[in-house]
Amino acid sequence: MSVCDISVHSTDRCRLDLIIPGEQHFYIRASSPQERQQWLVALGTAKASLTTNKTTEQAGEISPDIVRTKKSELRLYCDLLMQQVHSVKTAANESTPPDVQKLDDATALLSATCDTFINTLEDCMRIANASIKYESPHRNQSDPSFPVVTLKQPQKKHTNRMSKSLSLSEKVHTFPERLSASSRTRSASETSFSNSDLSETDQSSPRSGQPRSPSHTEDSKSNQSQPLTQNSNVQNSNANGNSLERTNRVQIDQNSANSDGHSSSMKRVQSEEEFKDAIDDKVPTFFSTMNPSFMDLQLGTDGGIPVEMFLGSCKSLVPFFDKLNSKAFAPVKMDFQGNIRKLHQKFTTNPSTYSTLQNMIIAEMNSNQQHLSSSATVALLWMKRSLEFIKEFLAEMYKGEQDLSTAASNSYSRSLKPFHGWVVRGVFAVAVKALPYRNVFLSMLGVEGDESEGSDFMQCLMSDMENYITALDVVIKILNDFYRLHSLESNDQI
Ligand SMILES: CCCCCCCCCCCCC/C=C/[C@@H](O)[C@H](CO[C@@H]1O[C@H](CO)[C@@H](O)[C@H](O)[C@H]1O)NC(=O)CCCCCCCCCCCCCCCCC
Repeated sequence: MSVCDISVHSTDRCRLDLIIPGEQHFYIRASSPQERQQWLVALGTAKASLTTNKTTEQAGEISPDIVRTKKSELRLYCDLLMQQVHSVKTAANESTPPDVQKLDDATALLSATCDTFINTLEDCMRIANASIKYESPHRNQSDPSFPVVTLKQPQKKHTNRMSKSLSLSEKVHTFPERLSASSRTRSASETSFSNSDLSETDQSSPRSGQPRSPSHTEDSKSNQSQPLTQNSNVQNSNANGNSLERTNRVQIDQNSANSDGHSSSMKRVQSEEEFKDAIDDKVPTFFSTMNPSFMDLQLGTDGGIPVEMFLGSCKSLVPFFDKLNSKAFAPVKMDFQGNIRKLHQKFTTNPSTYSTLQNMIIAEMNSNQQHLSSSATVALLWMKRSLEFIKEFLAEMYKGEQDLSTAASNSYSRSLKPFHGWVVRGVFAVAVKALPYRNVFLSMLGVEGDESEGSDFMQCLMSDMENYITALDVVIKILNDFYRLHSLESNDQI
């Protein structure tokens, strides 16, 4: 089994071939495409378990057979995916309106095939990790446990979060560059933080000259003692292809270079075990310890967003409002929490029917309540806009905007401002003045009792922030598409 290739027939959706190169060729025909799919997943899993055992047993001695087998499996699932996509396109185009039953049949297997493809990819990552050395201690490798590919790295110190299937940002937007970004070796030259994130100058004094509340007079002394040594620009893109250009000035500590000439932050790792130890050095951040987080959100097969996970992920943001600890944010926090409460109250009236946000809104549309200011539809509209603001603000921080009022104004213009009258815009102006300096703000994204400054923290923070932005972006795009599809958007100003 471990040496045979599995191939799907190019036109016969019930046929699969088992080929032992140079020896035997089995032609197998299932009774239906679904049954063939089940055979493919079962055979693929059987091969994977054989390969995985071998890989585990012989870490560092990966035989060419295993690599060849994995490649053929990847090719198999790619072919299968292409076939299924073709079936969906055919079903969608062959009649107007499309035959829903044919579309359901054609799409029913997509999710299982994607999962199996990702599992195989995960095996390839495991094989690659077991056989290659890497240079940087902060490689963003996806979770090594089978079968989940998550964007969140296991927090051995705090939680070993395992989502049960592909987390949202892989299932809906698993782009090769996204996976490579999350599993790419993040070398020091790609570290996305600027020198002022690590600078020694004390910026805790009021930015706008106004007195700061005690929470803002954090010691911004970083523990970095070395001068800055290099600038570099790195072009990066998140899941939706938006390019996030970041200005990077990287702190490389020349004095702590180890024997092979690599600085301590460029330690060479000899084996997968050492890599796992390196994960232990992962510094927890606000994003990696949110529970739940949008990064754990799992879409339904119809793209439905589960209500409780969504509201839980929104609620996980609220403690950060408290960290900002200024009366200026009180109306913001109240409004944000008010919408969480409204949506939850609606959900509790019929949890089984309102399993997804979309179901809840469609039910309101059916009873013609969607335009009421007290409706779940309006509450979700404003929640979506608020999340858009947060996502845009974080993207500004991620790309290196040094001035938080600039970051806030840019993100406000792209999200909430079009729907605010002058009074509410005044509330925004007051809130912006209460913002701390960048390095203080970034330190607030640390976890109590753990590092919240220095290059290790910043590297982990930027990586977690990137993953969070990507996952949040997916949710916002789904909601925007849904509101546009059902003409639920409104340009009214409050
Ligand atoms: C970077 C910090 C900048 C802070 C400024 C944020 C933007 C504030 C904008 C001013 C909001 C004023 C308060 C609320 C106004 C409401 O009138 C308005 C409309 O409310 C809706 O009215 C409906 C009836 O018409 C009603 O049905 C509905 O329920 C109700 O919501 N609401 C809004 O405009 C939404 C404002 C919420 C904005 C939330 C932004 C959260 C900013 C948090 C700080 C930044 C954190 C980023 C980092 C996070 C890291 C994990």
